[in-house]
Amino acid sequence: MTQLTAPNANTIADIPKRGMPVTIITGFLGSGKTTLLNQILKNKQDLKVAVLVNEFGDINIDSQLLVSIDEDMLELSNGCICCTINDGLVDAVYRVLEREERIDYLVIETTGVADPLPIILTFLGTELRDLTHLDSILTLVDSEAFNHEHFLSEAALKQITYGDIVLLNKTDLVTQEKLEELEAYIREVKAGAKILHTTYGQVPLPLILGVDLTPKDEYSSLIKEKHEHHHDHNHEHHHHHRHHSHHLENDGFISISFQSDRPFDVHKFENFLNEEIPQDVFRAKGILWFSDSNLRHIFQLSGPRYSLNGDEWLTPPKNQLVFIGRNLDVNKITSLLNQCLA
Ligand SMILES: Nc1nc2c(ncn2[C@@H]2O[C@H](COP(=O)(O)OP(=O)(O)OP(=O)(O)O)[C@@H](O)[C@H]2O)c(=O)[nH]1
Repeated sequence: MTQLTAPNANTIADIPKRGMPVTIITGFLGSGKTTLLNQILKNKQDLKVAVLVNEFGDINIDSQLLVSIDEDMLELSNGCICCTINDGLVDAVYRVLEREERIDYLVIETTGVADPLPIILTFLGTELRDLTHLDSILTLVDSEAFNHEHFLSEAALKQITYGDIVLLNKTDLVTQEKLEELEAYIREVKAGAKILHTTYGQVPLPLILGVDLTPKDEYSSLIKEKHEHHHDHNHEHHHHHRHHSHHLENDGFISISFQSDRPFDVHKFENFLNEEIPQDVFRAKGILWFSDSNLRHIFQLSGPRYSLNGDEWLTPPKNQLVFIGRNLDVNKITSLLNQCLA
């Protein structure tokens, strides 16, 4: 729907070269980060966009859900990005910078439970400062699911605090009244926030890329603090969390993976979703194979909603699923899924 018109396309293609521009996409579990990334990839036109996806869990589902991306424009890093920040992220950014082909722009999708601050400080406070240009932090908010308790997650609140642009996404699922209330809440958390309303992350790209909105000066005291801190305790890998974020193990969220080379029975799997799935599952996604179908099914579950959309297999079929939530019982979920196999 939001196809770029020609003049807009020129605007993004003309992004000045002051180090590679970087946009960080953050937002809580299921808020629409991968959906936005797909919009960017579909509408980027001639802009050469490299993508760095950080996933929570040990199967890479997100990267398989990205449209029209050359494998060599994609970098992956697993685990909580803020816990692997020093090595994983910097190394992945270096791999992008060292590519032979021209790359105009780097977009990073963080995990849904990441505090963006350590990522921001990595771009502003390490050698990456001279090689890249942090353009903006985009924060996706699920307008239907978001609440004042922000899922009891410190990370969810930080994502809004450090967002340069907050995209109130999934506007199709809420009333105008709810949207206004949410917007007022966001403004309370972050005065002067730039807020956009989106459905399926549809937004003209010139509004979100090449906007140069990250207020670098505001981070300078934190960068100094980080340096001094590192100097003092450089053997303690996790110390910076105590300073910048109090989250413990991703605010209690864990992820469970399931893979099988056997297909599911579609009726058993639907029964699992409707009757058996533990309440603690906050988010699930996967690529599914059903015994009576030739299609590759994309499975998405976010809060109370799920969807199964068919497309074609380009690889030998198999089942790959990830479940994310608090207090998940690995054995129980694994056994329920095993019972769904045909
Ligand atoms: N109704 C509706 N659904 C949406 C919208 N945007 C995204 N979704 C759906 O919400 C689900 C989650 O979207 P993703 O883009 O995968 O969310 P994410 O933030 O990448 O999720 P994680 O990587 O798990 O944190 C998918 O089923 C999307 O199709 C929207 O505007 N409206």
